[in-house]
Amino acid sequence: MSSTAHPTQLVDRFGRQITYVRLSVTDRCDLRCVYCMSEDMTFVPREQLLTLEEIARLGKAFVALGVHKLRITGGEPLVRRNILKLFEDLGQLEGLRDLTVTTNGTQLTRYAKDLKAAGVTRVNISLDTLDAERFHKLTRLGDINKVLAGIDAALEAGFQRVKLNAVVLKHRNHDEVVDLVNFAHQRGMDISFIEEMPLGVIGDHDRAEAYYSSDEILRDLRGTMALHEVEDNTGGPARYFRRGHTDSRVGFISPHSHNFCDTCNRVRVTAEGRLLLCLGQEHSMDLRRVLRANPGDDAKLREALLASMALKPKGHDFDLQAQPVIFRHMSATGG
Ligand SMILES: Nc1nc2c(ncn2[C@@H]2O[C@H](COP(=O)(O)OP(=O)(O)OP(=O)(O)O)[C@@H](O)[C@H]2O)c(=O)[nH]1
Ligand SMILES: C[S@@+](CC[C@H](N)C(=O)[O-])C[C@H]1O[C@@H](n2cnc3c(N)ncnc32)[C@H](O)[C@@H]1O
Ligand code: SF4
Ligand code: SF4
Repeated sequence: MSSTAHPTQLVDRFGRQITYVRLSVTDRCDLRCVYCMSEDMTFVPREQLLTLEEIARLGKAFVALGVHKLRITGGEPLVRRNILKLFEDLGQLEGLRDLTVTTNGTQLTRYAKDLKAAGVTRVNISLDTLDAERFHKLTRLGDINKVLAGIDAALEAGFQRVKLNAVVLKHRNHDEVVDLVNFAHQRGMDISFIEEMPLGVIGDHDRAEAYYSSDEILRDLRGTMALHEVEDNTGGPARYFRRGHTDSRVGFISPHSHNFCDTCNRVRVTAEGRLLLCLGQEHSMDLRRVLRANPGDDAKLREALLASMALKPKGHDFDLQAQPVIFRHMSATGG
């Protein structure tokens, strides 16, 4: 029997193999970042969320189809009750090379050690500013000291890598890029800068006005440090630059200025079990229905995952002037 009759890997119509899945475990969060959420969010009722067992079942099915990197995200993944159990289950999966989490860091003093013990390899922590007042404004209610303590806890726990993520907004934090890089590199962390994406209606924040491109950031950084581009690939969308002769890196996630859709290797699942084939499009499949209609029958789940590859679009159509292009908030999409 030919391999096309019984495909064992997830390959889309454009020949891109899916090896990376982002699983959102909640759309809730203890912060309200201005670019991510509106102030008065309505969250998904708890009974509509996938259970942790269902998420683990999905993770297992993806890994059996050649996925080797899982990233747990949200919302804030570490506010979901009993979340450690999920990490422990996923950490056991044979064939999984990278079990990762993206977090705002507020709960890491409580969880860092246990995440490491469960098999988490790398942690990405979001931090857009080093200034307490600015942090409070950008997150609408956050205390930066909790996040700084969380970063220390993650560094002490001994993960392969801890990375910072910063969304850069003109006139809000663009003047801090050098300080953020120095903060990260002094502690042995990489840092990635993210261009804001037009996901969801978020109130009075003007995305077009706040746009600050990766090239502008790179120019600002090169005023004070040597950075040269390297081919490093974490399986994620960032382009990396190495600082001088050190191992410290700066990454750029630039959906607007350096579109990376041609080499897309990922899909994501929302907390309700909707498989989104692209962050910037609406193409999706209801995996919760498949999971619940076929308890204990992973063959059907596998068929559905393979069939979903026909739905994956070529790329996004982000346009910062036409706000919003996608009505889902980033927190509901799974970062
Ligand atoms: N447009 C687009 N942006 C993405 C995609 N995946 C991740 N991003 C953006 O990159 C941000 C940071 O992603 P992370 O959660 O740190 O994951 P990652 O970049 O894969 O992390 P590494 O494993 O460290 O490479 C996300 O919050 C998104 O803003 C994608 O498929 N498309
Ligand atoms: C949605 S959050 C989920 C995980 C966790 N709560 C956190 O903040 O790291 C994942 C990442 O998405 C980024 N993000 C949120 N909204 C965004 C937007 N509109 N454009 C670009 N990145 C965004 C955040 O800065 C964060 O690094
Ligand atoms: S970016 Fe993360 S921390 Fe900020 S509101 Fe969104 S989900 Fe919460
Ligand atoms: S925007 Fe869509 S196609 Fe482009 S990299 Fe992200 S998920 Fe892949």
